[in-house]
Order: sequence, then C-alpha cells, then structure tokens
Amino acid sequence: MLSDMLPVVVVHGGAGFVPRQRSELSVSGVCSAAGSAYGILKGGGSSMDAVVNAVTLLENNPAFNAGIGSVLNVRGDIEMDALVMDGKTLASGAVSAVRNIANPTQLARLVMEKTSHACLTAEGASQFARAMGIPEVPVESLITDYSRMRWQKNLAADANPVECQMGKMGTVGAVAVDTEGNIACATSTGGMLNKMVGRVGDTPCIGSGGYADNNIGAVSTTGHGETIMKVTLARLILFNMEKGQSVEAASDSGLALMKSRVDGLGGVITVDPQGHWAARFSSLQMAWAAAQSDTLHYGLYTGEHFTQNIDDPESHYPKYKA
Ligand SMILES: NC(=O)C[C@H](N)C(=O)O
Repeated sequence: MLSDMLPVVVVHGGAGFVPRQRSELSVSGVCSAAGSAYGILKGGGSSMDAVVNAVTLLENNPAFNAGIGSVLNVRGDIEMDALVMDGKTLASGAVSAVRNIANPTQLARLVMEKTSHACLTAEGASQFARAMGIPEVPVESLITDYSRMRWQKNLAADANPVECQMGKMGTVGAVAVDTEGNIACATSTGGMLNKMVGRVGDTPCIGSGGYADNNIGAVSTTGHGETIMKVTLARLILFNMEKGQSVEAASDSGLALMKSRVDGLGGVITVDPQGHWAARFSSLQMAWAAAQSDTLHYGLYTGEHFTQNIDDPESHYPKYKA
C-alpha cells in the first residue's frame, strides 16, 4: 500500500555561503519552487514533471547558479551541466557544458526521452537542442551583474580562488515521490566559479549529481564537484539506505565520509519511497524547502526548520524578510 506521506517534493538552492542580502531571495526561491512542484504532484502529475518544474523555476531565478545567474568560467563564459533520472526505469538524461540554453534540465529530459544516450555535451547538445526546437538564447542574457562582478573579483591578483569557490555555490536540485510512488531527481548548475573551459563537474554524472531508484529513493547533491565525484555521493547515500539507514542518517554519513575521506563540503536532499525526506549539508548554509501534507518546510542554516501552511504565501520565510 502506498504511504499517506505521499506526494512529497524537496528542493535545494546550493550548498555554500549565501551573503546576507541574498538570503531572502534564496529562501523565497526554493519555497516557491517547492510549492509549484507540489501543486503538480497534488494534481496527479508525475515526479519527473515535478522535479523538472521546480528546477526550471530555479534556473529562471537569477539568485541561483543555474540557468540565468550561472557562474562564469575563467574566460567569462557560461557552461552549464544538468541531470534528470527516472526512478521507475533507471533511465537518465544529462547535458554538460551547454551555453545557449535557458533551461538545461529540460534539455537533459529530452536526452533521456528522445535519444538512446545518457549524456550529450557542448556543441552536440546544442545541435540536439536545435533539432528539438528549443530556442537558443544569447549567453549574455544568462549573465548577471553579480556573476560578472564575482568573476572579475576572482581574476584579481590577490584573489583567493578557494575561498571564492566555497562562496555562493547555488547549484539547484529537486527530488520527488508522486502519488503512484514513482521517484525522480533533477540537478542543474553553472558549475564552479572561474572553472577551466570544458570543465564538467559532478552534476551531470549519474550517481554523483543525483540518482533515483523507486526501490530505494532519490538524492540530488550540491557542493565541490571534484570531491563529490570521488565518493559518488548520491549513490553512496542510497547505498547507506539499502543497508537500512534512514534518509537522515544515510545523508549525514555520506556527507561525513566526503568530509573525512576527501575533505569536501556539500549538501544533499534525499527521499525514500515512503515519503521520508531529509535536507542535510556540511557547508555553512544551504537554502532548501520541502512540501508534504499541505505543509511547507524550509531553512537556510544548520538546524533551522520552519514550517507553514502551503496555502499561506504571505508568511513565506518570515525569518528572512529584509
Ligand atoms: N554549486 C555546486 O554545487 C557546484 C557543482 N556541484 C559543481 O561542482 O559543478
């Protein structure tokens, strides 16, 4: 029998540090994305529709490092990565190093649904997008003043690139279980600030940036991609759950291993087939929101967990009102 905790959707807006003046934008962004995706699930929509909807909204929100607002590479250009995975069939689709696309996650979904491949990159991904009728957008339209300012700051001779990298990471992701018990995940990112041209991170790599399996659950990750890949963080957490750990314990032990073994910080959102969920991170902050049983849950700092009725948009994120 299906759990009465379904449907559920959990969303993150990236592990890292959110400057104070941007915290309200980040928290309101994840809250409205979770609310919108929850509406789809309540209307009988699929978990895949819900996660793509949530991540599309976050890609369209310049507060996050995905779609518009993506960080710039060393040349001042944008190269984005995205992944979706369907827990029913274990089908996945990804794109990496795409430039002229407003919503890489929608393109990743088309890779899953319309090709026999799991990942398309760079120019090939653009060609495929054109063939699918996805409009090209100028890269400049995805670049914000904020991302250009951070790029320039990081080019300066006295810049501390590591500190900057661990600054606002802002990758976005979603995991969901629908009323039929189907599970899906989606993750999207502009990657790491001032990265090398052609650098592909963890996000489009199945098992690292995300994983979904109806039999176990789903995870979407954020954090330093090179270290996430060393421990295949998403699949590691699901492996912990296969061994009997709860969503929370499995997420915490996955993040703890990443810290102790490869000195990496990050964050994850996790669901299981019953609708248990967790939003955990080892970074200073991670904007997250979850929607379940007509209740919106959200937080930004470790230990924070605010709740409110989902139909009460006025009182969203009261803690973060400027
Ligand atoms: N913000 C992030 O989470 C970055 C992403 N994981 C990457 O390394 O590309």
